Amino acid sequence: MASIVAEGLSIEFPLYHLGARSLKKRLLSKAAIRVRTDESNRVVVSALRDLNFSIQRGERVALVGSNGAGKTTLLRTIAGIYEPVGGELTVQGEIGSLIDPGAGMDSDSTGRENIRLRGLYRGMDDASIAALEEDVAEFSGLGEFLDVPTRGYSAGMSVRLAFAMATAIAPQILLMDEWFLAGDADFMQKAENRLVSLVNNADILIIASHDFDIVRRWCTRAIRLNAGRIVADGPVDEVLAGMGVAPPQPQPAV
Ligand SMILES: Nc1ncnc2c1ncn2[C@@H]1O[C@H](COP(=O)(O)OP(=O)(O)OP(=O)(O)O)[C@@H](O)[C@H]1O
Repeated sequence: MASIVAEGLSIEFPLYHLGARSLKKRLLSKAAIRVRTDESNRVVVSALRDLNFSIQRGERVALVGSNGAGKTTLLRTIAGIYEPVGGELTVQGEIGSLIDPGAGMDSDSTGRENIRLRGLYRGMDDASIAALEEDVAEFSGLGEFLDVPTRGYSAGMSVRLAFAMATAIAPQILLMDEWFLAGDADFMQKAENRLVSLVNNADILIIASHDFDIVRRWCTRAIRLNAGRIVADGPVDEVLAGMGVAPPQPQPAV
């Protein structure tokens, strides 16, 4: 059964190229809470600090908070992209992630080759890979660009391919960052229909967003991060009210 449990979870990033002593000093004094020197005398940013939470099957969770709060870092850590420097994170269930359009893609390979590689990585047989290829080709609408190396794709084309691949197989845990809202209008309409069915079929949804309409529509629980710490965790309306976000106005009857 899908679940995600964090106990004292912490993530840090070393800041390289901070050779100049005065700059280092200035940074450390201005942002003393978040930037520190570690045991090896490296300057590090504390992106996530001592997080404790448990997310169980059936939960629809929004990660909210201002720029730099740690939302994307938490999504990436759950996806297994970052290793915690402290604490523990236990994830049970198969993950599908809509976090970085280029992640897990080989830019020297064509779109079609990337689809096949993804299928092989997931241990699919030939018939399932062929079905995946057909589904992604149809949904992404990339036409002949599917046979071009993905390094030649525009940002929107990369989003289409990543979205079509990540949503072709329903995951137990669905992780989403709000980049998918960057597609063009036609694609977004199509994407939204597919997302709704994916969200309904996932055991757990976690979405990082500044869009409170989406948060209200899709989530039941919100975790608010501030400077890498959890400052609120509860029902969406309660957490948003704590951020000073007004409740939605009732729409007049037509
Ligand atoms: N690869 C990295 N190297 C160094 N610092 C990083 C890295 N990724 C994130 N950080 C730092 O970690 C902190 C959290 O960043 P994160 O991107 O998770 O925030 P966010 O809440 O998703 O912000 P936004 O709403 O702007 O997308 C920030 O201080 C950021 O500068």
